[in-house]
Amino acid sequence: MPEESGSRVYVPVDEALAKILADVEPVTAENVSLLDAGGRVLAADLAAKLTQPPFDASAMDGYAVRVADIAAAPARLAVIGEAAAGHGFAGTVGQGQAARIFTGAPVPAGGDAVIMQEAAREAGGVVTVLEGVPPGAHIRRRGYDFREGEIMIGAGETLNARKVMLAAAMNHGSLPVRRRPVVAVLATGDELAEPGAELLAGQIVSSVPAGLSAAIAAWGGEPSCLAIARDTRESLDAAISAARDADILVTIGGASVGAHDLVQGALEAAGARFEVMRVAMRPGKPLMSGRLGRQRVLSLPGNPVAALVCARLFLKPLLDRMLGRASDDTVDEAPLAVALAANGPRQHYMRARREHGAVTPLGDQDSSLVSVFAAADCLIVHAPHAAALDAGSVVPIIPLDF
Ligand SMILES: Nc1nc2c(c(=O)[nH]1)N[C@H]1C(S)=C(S)[C@@H](COP(=O)(O)OP(=O)(O)OC[C@H]3O[C@@H](n4cnc5c(N)ncnc54)[C@H](O)[C@@H]3O)O[C@H]1N2
Ligand code: MOO
Repeated sequence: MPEESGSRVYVPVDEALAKILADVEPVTAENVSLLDAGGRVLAADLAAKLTQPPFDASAMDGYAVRVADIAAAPARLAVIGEAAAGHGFAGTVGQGQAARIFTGAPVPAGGDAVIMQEAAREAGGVVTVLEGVPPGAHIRRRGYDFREGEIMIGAGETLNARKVMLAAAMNHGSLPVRRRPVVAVLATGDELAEPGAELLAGQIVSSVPAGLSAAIAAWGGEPSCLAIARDTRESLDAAISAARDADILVTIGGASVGAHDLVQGALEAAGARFEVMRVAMRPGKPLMSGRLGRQRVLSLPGNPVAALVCARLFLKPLLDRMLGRASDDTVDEAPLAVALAANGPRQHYMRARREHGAVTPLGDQDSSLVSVFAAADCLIVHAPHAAALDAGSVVPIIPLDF
């Protein structure tokens, strides 16, 4: 149920998220070289193009033998040839015979086990095998890892280093992945200066776009930072128009009720329709979300912590949908190291740290404090109207891994 406060209606977080994720289609696919595939999301099921290993291969340096010949070890066998990796032995190991073999080499016909060289002595073309082994010893059978046609990585899986290596072993040189959704990042406000600039009186540094861009990249999107828009309709109109090709437009600031908060009006004049306005959360209450044609629009509050907490809660799952992957459910839980006071009507995302298995909210929860946010390693999720909690109570937490 939406929560009312004065004339304002606050949408619960879950409801806001459901609206933001409604009818989101995955972006198109593109092919990338295996060397550029790390971190990308696979767009189609990937079948092995070959059987691995493609032949019975030796797992050791030693001798390919017939098990029957060495049942009563020690046994003396004539060494009739050599098989090395990349250079098999074309002959057949017959009764009373062995072939010298090296790790990775195809096991020659007739051989049904490999003896490690440490368990054999060779002299004058004869090898003495000191102990018996079972059939198949030290042989990696054809198809031991996977078989041609087997789907080994599914659409929607993120290609980490291990999966890229698997795709390479499956003999793919390039992979179909989802295009990275382009996220235009638009900071708004007359008070803002770019990081590194000389500040004029009354100015502050625009810190959010840099943090947001890093987060967007980590979440699989392609950030595209626009120049800071000023608090005029002309400036906002120009910026909104410059962002029109982006999959998502994220605005920062100017979303609240102040006379200079022009973002909503400018977006609506451009044709945007908002489905979410004001969410029952803290920080992040002034969040707005909607669509501008095909584009998704997310208007984040200007306070830096509110902006990034909202991005984590709403932009990350939106990117996951566009990338065609399931959002990982990263809500964890931990016991409180201290007591928590009862909560008000908004879901509170408290900056906190985990130590020795217990979680402690950091001292000052003001949503402007980037230093506190940087020092936190998780958010405690304190439900709306939750009663006071004693130390030791288990609370849900969202790890801050970006
Ligand atoms: N009368 C009311 N005032 C405010 C309310 C309210 O409900 N009634 N809500 C407060 C809350 S909560 C928040 S959050 C802010 C959000 O307001 P806006 O989204 O309009 O953001 P601004 O007013 O533009 O900025 C807020 C704050 O953040 C600083 N800021 C803005 N952009 C950046 C940036 N890119 N990098 C760093 N810092 C930024 C800005 O200078 C302000 O200090 O509204 C409250 N007020
Ligand atoms: O989102 Mo505001 O704190 O709730 O800063």
